[in-house]
Amino acid sequence: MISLHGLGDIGNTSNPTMLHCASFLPMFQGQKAGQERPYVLLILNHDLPVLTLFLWNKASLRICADGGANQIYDSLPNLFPNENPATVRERYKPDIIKGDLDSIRPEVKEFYSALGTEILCDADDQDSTDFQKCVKHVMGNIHEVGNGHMKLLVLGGLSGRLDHVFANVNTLYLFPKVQMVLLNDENMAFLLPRGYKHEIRIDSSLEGPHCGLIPLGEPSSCTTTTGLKWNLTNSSMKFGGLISTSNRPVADHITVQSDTDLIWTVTLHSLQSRLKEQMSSADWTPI
Ligand SMILES: Nc1ncnc2c1ncn2[C@@H]1O[C@H](COP(=O)(O)OP(=O)(O)OP(=O)(O)O)[C@@H](O)[C@H]1O
Ligand SMILES: Cc1ncc(C[n+]2csc(CCO)c2C)c(N)n1
Repeated sequence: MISLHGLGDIGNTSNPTMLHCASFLPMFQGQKAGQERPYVLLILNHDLPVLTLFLWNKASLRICADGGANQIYDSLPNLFPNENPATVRERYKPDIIKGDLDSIRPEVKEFYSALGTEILCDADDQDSTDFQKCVKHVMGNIHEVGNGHMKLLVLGGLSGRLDHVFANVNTLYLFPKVQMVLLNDENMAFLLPRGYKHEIRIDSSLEGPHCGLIPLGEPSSCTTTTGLKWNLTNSSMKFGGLISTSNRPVADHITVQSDTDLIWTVTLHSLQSRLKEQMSSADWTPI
């Protein structure tokens, strides 16, 4: 998802255009080889997507939120049943593990610590989640993430415990300047901050058929879209009224303009099966 701020005015609004494009996805069409942008990977503690393997190599930094380290420790060897688990774990060593460290198992902590992973404990703050602590850390250390020029791809936060899922989506609102994408093998979600005209590129070979535009933080009194099966025209949306779910992209780019922050979500179709197919092909080499 390339997001470029301040590209100038489009149409009848003075808002700058923010471009979103999921070029980090493997097999994304429309991106020339070698033009992929760098990103940071943040691994949460739920249901590691197969996609992780395909995003790992190109990440500038890999950080696990506390128990996210258990996820990679436990799940990655299962994806390589013919290999020694320790060899797989050594190949996918996180750079940092951060959080209150009440979820990471002792043997996981010892394993990655021995490999040189930086383990950062912040147990004093009981008002923010380990995910938020990791975002703050990355923003403070990687300037491009803090200023929105490098994406932060977050794996495993879209399903599982509902209180965590709400906290995970709230984290998008807490850091509106960070280009953060919540991802698993089935869905992608990100914030469309107010004050921009949003242009969302759709690669229909990977994205769709379903999408949603959700006024989660506050009601919208004026949202206008193009490129959707059910477009909004200066429409109101609120919880307790209309929200746009079970919508469908019908063009290769969608535009969204709104008076409030909105969550954009789109399904990813057949990604997991296609990635697993790729892994079983003769010329696929582990990263
Ligand atoms: N069951 C789950 N469903 C969805 N997301 C989860 C789940 N468990 C953990 N997470 C995400 O992974 C992060 C790290 O998980 P971990 O298990 O270390 O946290 P926790 O101790 O349950 O909660 P906290 O982050 O609030 O300390 C959480 O901050 C949260 O974003
Ligand atoms: C009003 C309110 N509700 C819940 C929590 C609990 N909580 C939220 S984030 C977090 C950190 C977990 O590592 C904890 C314990 C709180 N502090 N304040």
